[in-house]
Amino acid sequence: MGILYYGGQLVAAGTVSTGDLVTFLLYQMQFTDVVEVLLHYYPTLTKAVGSSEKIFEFLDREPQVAPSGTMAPHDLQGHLQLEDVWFSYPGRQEPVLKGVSLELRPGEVVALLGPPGAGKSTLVALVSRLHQPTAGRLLLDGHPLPAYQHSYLCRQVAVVPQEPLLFARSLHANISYGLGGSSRAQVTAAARRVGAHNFITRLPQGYDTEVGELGGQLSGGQRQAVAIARALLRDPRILILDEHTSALDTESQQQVEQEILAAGGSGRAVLMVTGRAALAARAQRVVVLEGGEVRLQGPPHEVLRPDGLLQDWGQQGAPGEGDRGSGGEG
Ligand SMILES: Nc1ncnc2c1ncn2[C@@H]1O[C@H](COP(=O)(O)OP(=O)(O)OP(=O)(O)O)[C@@H](O)[C@H]1O
Repeated sequence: MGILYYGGQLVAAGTVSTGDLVTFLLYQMQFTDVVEVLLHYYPTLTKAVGSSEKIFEFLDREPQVAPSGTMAPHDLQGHLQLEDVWFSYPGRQEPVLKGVSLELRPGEVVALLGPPGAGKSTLVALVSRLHQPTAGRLLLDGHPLPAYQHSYLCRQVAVVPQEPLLFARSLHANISYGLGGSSRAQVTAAARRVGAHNFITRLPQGYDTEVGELGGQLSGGQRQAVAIARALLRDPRILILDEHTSALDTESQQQVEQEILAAGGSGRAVLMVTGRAALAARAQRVVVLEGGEVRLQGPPHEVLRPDGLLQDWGQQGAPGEGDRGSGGEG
C-alpha cells in the first residue's frame, strides 16, 4: 500500500513513469516471495543446526575402552575365562563384582543365576567390553580381550541384552544388522530358528516391515526374538543371553531354549543369564552369583537342590514357575 501510495504520487508528479512503477512492484513481489520462503525454512534450519551439533558431538566422542587390539584368528575356540574380576561403576565406591572367577568352555552351556542386583548384567557388559574391569582379567582362548580386534570380537561374541535395541529400519535390516550382505534366505532361516518367522510373515510387508523407533512397533517378546535371531545369524563362538526369554510366549520360549541348548551342542560356548531354574536345570553347569561374588557353581543337580537356599531371592530373581529344584547351599 505504501509503495502504491508513494509511487502513485511520483507518477503524478512525473518523476517516474507508470511502467517503472509496475516493474518495481513486480520485482518487489518476487523479492517478498523469496523472503517468505526463507522465513518458512528458518525453523527447520535452526532445528537442523541443533541436531547436527549433537551428531558432531557424538562423532567426536572418544571411547573409554579404546579398540586397540589387532588379533583376529581364524580358529577361535571360544574359551572364555574371567580371572578374579573386580568392577565398580564410575562414581560408585562399592564394587559390583568382587573377584569373580568363571570359565566358559567351548561347547558348554552355562546358566548364570542370581538375585536382582547380583551383578549378572554387569558381568555380561564386561564380556561385551562395554566396561573395563577395575581389576582382574578376561581371557578369550588365553589372550586378554583387548588384544582382539574390536569388530572381530563383536562378531565372535554375540550378546542378547535384557532389553534388546532395535533400529528404525526393516526387520531384515535389524536381523542382519552389522553383517552387510546377508541374503533373505539366511535371515529367514535365523528367524525360523527362534520362532519369529510366523509373526514376521503375518505382517503386511513381511521382512520389509519397518519396526519403528527402537522397535516400538513390536511387542517385547517379538523384539527379543528378533535380537536372538540377530545373534544366531552371526554364527558366534560365544553366545550370551541376558534374561532372553522373559517376554516370549511359551511356544517361542521352548523353541528358543531348544535352539540355545543345541547351540552349545554345536561347539559354541553359551552363557545364559536366567531367573528360571527349569531352564538352568537343562544347562551343563550352573553358576550362582550373589552380591557380586560367585556363591556356588556346579552341575544343575547339585546346585539346584530342593533345600531352598535360593528361594529367599523373592521377585524375579527367584527360580520361576515350573521349578522343581530351586535350592542349593554355598
Ligand atoms: N550404569 C550403572 N551405574 C551405576 N550402577 C549400576 C549401573 N548398572 C547397574 N548398577 C548397579 O550394579 C549392581 C548390579 O546390577 P546388574 O544390573 O549387573 O544386576 P543383575 O544381577 O543383572 O540384576 P537383574 O537380575 O535385576 O537384571 C546394582 O546394584 C545396580 O544398581
